[in-house]
Amino acid sequence: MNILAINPGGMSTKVAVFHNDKAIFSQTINHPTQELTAYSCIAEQKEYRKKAIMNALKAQGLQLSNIDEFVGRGGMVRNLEGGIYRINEAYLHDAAIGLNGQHASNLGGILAHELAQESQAGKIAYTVDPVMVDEYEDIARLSGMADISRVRSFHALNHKAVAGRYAREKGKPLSELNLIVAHLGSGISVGAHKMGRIVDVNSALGGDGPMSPERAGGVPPLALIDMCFSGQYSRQEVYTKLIGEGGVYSYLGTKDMLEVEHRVEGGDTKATLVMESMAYQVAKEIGACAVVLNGDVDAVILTGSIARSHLLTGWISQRIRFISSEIVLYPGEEEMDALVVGVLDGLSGRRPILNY
Ligand SMILES: Nc1ncnc2c1ncn2[C@@H]1O[C@H](COP(=O)(O)OP(=O)(O)OP(=O)(O)O)[C@@H](O)[C@H]1O
Ligand SMILES: CCCC(=O)O
Repeated sequence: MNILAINPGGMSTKVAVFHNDKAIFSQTINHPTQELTAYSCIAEQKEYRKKAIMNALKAQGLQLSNIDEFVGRGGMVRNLEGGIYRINEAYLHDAAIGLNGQHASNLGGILAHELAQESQAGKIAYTVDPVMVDEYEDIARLSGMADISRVRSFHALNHKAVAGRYAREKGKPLSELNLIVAHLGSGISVGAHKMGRIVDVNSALGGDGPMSPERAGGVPPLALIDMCFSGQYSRQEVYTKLIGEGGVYSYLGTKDMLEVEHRVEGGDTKATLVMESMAYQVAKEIGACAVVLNGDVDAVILTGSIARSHLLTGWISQRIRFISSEIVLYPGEEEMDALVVGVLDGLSGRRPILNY
């Protein structure tokens, strides 16, 4: 069985074709900023990204008729349980309007659906563990203001994938493990996995949690209110200060953690302070997750691209060793594999396929 997996990101679209669980083709299509900024919203980028995917397939001699199943990363749709979902009209509607916000992942399911339809009318496409996975316990939902519930969008797909990998490697069922997963990428999400369910996690888009290379994380709200009403900034400008040009970028003018690491190695004290502060905030969030798990933590997993930085993971590890001696590094992300394995599991009946 050939499966096409589509994972749209802020500046790129990852596309892969798997034969069963083995990738036979994989490419990250980078989209130049000037091409993306021509579109006023994510939904408008659909045809542009579709064309890029079709060109990438064509260059490999692949056609839609060679593909049996289609899966796309799930976006900011409604809050839902983790799992494998059929893309239906309700999903397409919520992803197109960005029910819970604008994010490139909103296009994943939509593109998978459209390409499935183009291959064969009525063909169903799938999504797996969208960014709005919600397995919170009720106690975690209160924000402290009755009008506002804690919302989260996070790297649910990779969280679930690395937790599953750890369980397999240990030969234990996930339902018997308490894990803390910290995904360290452009955005950062740290989640408490209680016996297979992500019962609390910070939003990778901010509001709470650590700063990231380009996002502010939790910022003092009173100062933020003053900024919003100062008349100096538009809504979009404040948004960009929080997401896109917040975090490390706001202090150092770069989002590239490899460059930051080089600066640290060169003795740059400001870069050292900022990078170490990011590590400190991640460690603090891991500490919060340990409390959520009542201190009963089997392992802490550090994943995402920045988990490749020994400097950063070293700083984090120093602070969290008392929580668990088992600190596991799974650098990078396993999102494409996770999409495909989800479809294979669903179609073979190993896991249920859910209705959105
Ligand atoms: N070997 C490395 N060491 C340190 N940092 C790295 C390394 N490789 C990549 N990074 C950094 O990881 C950050 C995120 O890059 P990546 O390409 O994973 O973004 P992304 O996929 O948009 O993030 P996300 O995981 O939030 O979706 C960048 O700051 C990049 O410089
Ligand atoms: C919203 C989750 C993924 C990201 O941080 O971009």
